[in-house]
Amino acid sequence: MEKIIVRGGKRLSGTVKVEGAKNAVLPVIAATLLASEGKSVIHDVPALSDVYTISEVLRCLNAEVTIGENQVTVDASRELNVEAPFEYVRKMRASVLVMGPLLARKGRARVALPGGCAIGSRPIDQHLKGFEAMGATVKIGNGFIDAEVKGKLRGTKIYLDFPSVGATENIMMAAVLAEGTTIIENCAKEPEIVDLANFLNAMGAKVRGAGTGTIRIEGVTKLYGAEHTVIPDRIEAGTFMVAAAITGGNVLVQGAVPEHLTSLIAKLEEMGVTIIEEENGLRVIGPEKLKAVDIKTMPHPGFPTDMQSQMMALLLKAEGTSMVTETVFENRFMHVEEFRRMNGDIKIEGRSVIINGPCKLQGAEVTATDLRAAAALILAGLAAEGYTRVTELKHLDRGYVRFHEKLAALGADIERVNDEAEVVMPQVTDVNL
Ligand SMILES: CC(=O)N[C@H]1[C@@H](OP(=O)(O)OP(=O)(O)OC[C@H]2O[C@@H](n3ccc(=O)[nH]c3=O)[C@H](O)[C@@H]2O)O[C@H](CO)[C@@H](O)[C@@H]1O
Ligand SMILES: C=C(OP(=O)(O)O)C(=O)O
Repeated sequence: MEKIIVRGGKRLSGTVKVEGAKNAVLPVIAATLLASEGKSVIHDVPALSDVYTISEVLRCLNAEVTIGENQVTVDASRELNVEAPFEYVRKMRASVLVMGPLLARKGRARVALPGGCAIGSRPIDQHLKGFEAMGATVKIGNGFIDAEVKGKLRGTKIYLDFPSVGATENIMMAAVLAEGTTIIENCAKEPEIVDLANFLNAMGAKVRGAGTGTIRIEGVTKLYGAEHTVIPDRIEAGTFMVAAAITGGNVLVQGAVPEHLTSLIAKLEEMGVTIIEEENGLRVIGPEKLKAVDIKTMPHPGFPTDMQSQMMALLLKAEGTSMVTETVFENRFMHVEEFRRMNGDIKIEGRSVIINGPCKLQGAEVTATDLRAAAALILAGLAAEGYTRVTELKHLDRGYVRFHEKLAALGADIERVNDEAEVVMPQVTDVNL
């Protein structure tokens, strides 16, 4: 079994470069299906397992996908298939993002039902409500969602009950080739939505208002392959910002975009972390003592749920009582039990978690329950006494490129091993964190 072994106690310093954003590149690759002519070339593509999964989905749909170094080229000009099997959807929920493009281009999409996952039930009713409002008939049966439209989708007004990122993206992609104008109200405002809109517009679409609560899309008759560079990953950037803070380090996070990180920057500053905007990124300097704060996850520009577990690791080291409330996903606290195994004084109360810090974290064998939990446990390991071993690295590989190597380059005592290769470790060593 593969695991990451981290020995806490090192202050991180140096520069780390942020990759292209996973949550931007997945919808952008799905959107390449909309081009019936020309190739799309996507730059700054991170080498993540999710990128390989979405590429496999596209190949299944008969698109030609070439993966190069940080670059993906897609030719979707051939006749497309319409079915995305469970094999891929199970691995990665973002596979449902091919529905909008397929409905727009082929008038039909058949996608396996995603099912539940470690952070909550994650229904897609808002995506389907949007497609139906545009004239599609949606049927669910035998583990599949079948959506079909006679003729073309028709533009209309769609109000989302919740500003869902995926629903906004899927409906946007369906609407770009629809007849007439589509207006999505109460839509998501995440930077990844703006990135997708920019790519769609480069393909010849007419999307306005991305980044605000209302998006307006005028349908066009045809889209063309285009070139696009994805935005930097704000969650990876945020994870390294926490790594600097939790070790009392001094790290330049190169490529971090301050405007994408306002809520995280505000909370870190409230905790006593120094953050300096430099020309090509953010310098993060951890204080001697961290202060407790309360956090509530919200849709953008609120505090991102994808930074909740990493921030929880940091709050374990802060002086005082902190409360973290999760409002986006109903079950995103699986990492709490793992933190307790590391001697965290932390408990769940309904949709909130109460942390009494500072905790004297101890290294332990812990299991990553989802992608961000994996990163959070490694972060906690950086500040724990002795050795922390983190297993289930398939989650980490979905969203972080060479995470342990990047941390090691900043001075962390960390390695990734196979059980067979693991050397015998001394039990506990003294550290001063
Ligand atoms: C690939 C990608 O970009 N993933 C991100 C995306 O996921 P994703 O697009 O799945 O997240 P959503 O914004 O859609 O989900 C937010 C909430 O809305 C609910 N919901 C969503 C759709 C729907 O039709 N019905 C419904 O009830 C979900 O169950 C969840 O409770 O945004 C999340 C929220 O910022 C992030 O954590 C994920 O990292
Ligand atoms: C929850 C996440 O991703 P996904 O929606 O792909 O599961 C994430 O990036 O933290």
